[in-house]
Amino acid sequence: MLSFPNAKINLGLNIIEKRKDGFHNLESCFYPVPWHDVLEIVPSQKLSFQITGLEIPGDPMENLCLKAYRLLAEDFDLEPVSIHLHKIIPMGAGLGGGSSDAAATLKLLNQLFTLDLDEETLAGYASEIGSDCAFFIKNAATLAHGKGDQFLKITINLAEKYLVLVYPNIHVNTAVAYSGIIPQKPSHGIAKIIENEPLSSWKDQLTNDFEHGIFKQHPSLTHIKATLYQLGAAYASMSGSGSALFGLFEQMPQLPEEFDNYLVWKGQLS
Ligand SMILES: C[C@@](CO)(OP(=O)(O)O)[C@H](O)COP(=O)(O)OP(=O)(O)OC[C@H]1O[C@@H](n2ccc(N)nc2=O)[C@H](O)[C@@H]1O
Ligand SMILES: Nc1ncnc2c1ncn2[C@@H]1O[C@H](COP(=O)(O)OP(=O)(O)O)[C@@H](O)[C@H]1O
Repeated sequence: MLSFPNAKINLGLNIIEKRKDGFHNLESCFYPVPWHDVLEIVPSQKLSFQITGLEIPGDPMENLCLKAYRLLAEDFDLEPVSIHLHKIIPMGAGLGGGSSDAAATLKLLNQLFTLDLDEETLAGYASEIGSDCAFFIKNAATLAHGKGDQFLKITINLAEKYLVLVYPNIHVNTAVAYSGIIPQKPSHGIAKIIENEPLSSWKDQLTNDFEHGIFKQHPSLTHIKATLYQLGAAYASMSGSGSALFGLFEQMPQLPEEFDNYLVWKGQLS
């Protein structure tokens, strides 16, 4: 069975407060975007895992796909499988690629073994894997709150806008990024802005609280964001805890040569 786990971007990201469990409550619009990994799971004699494509740092046996398999295997009598992940979405990018792979693994195993788990149950397993993993179960634009694993309905349609995503080869560790944040209560009302204000005004109203600290450490990111605006972006931002930056455009721009040094995804949203 085959799946194409996709990335997400954050439209506005505000850290509201530090929780007693050490995590942070946040508010952000999570939006799925069509930059994909490829994931194949087939029944096998023994559990095996193969990675191709981008190199994933860390122990392959700790990969989130295997974590998802083991989590379900605690509760269900799963036959062994062979998992092949072809990694395309850059890591440490704020694009949620690892969480998306894990969520896709849960969904594929659910189908393969006809476990009949509904979305809510799958999201429960996903939340045990990572804070933003549950989002990828439904994989539709949503206003995320709590740890990033609670969702509220949001009406937003970026279909036909053009997206340019730039990964500037800087790996950001999410936990380290959070440790540099001073939370700012209260909520910034992201949903109201996104639902009621035109895209062109988001740049004056939406903020990503991670940008300040991460841009300070990596000044090239400030330059890339400014370049996206110079190219005509209606709205540009860092995604999640970085370091990927994105621009939303009414028309696809001609990208400058300097972007050849980075991993870039560009295309029209549908
Ligand atoms: C920042 C965000 C925004 O969408 O995305 P990314 O930049 O990773 O894509 C997410 O909150 C990332 O979620 P995720 O990547 O699943 O994080 P987790 O694995 O759960 O946690 C990694 C570490 O980040 C910190 N963490 C994470 C989520 C949260 N709400 N508060 C936190 O303080 C904790 O220190 C935790 O140990
Ligand atoms: N399937 C996976 N894909 C990507 N990263 C993974 C995966 N499994 C585990 N990881 C680990 O998670 C880290 C964060 O990756 P990822 O979730 O893609 O980034 P981000 O948190 O920036 O969205 C990686 O550096 C890697 O060590």
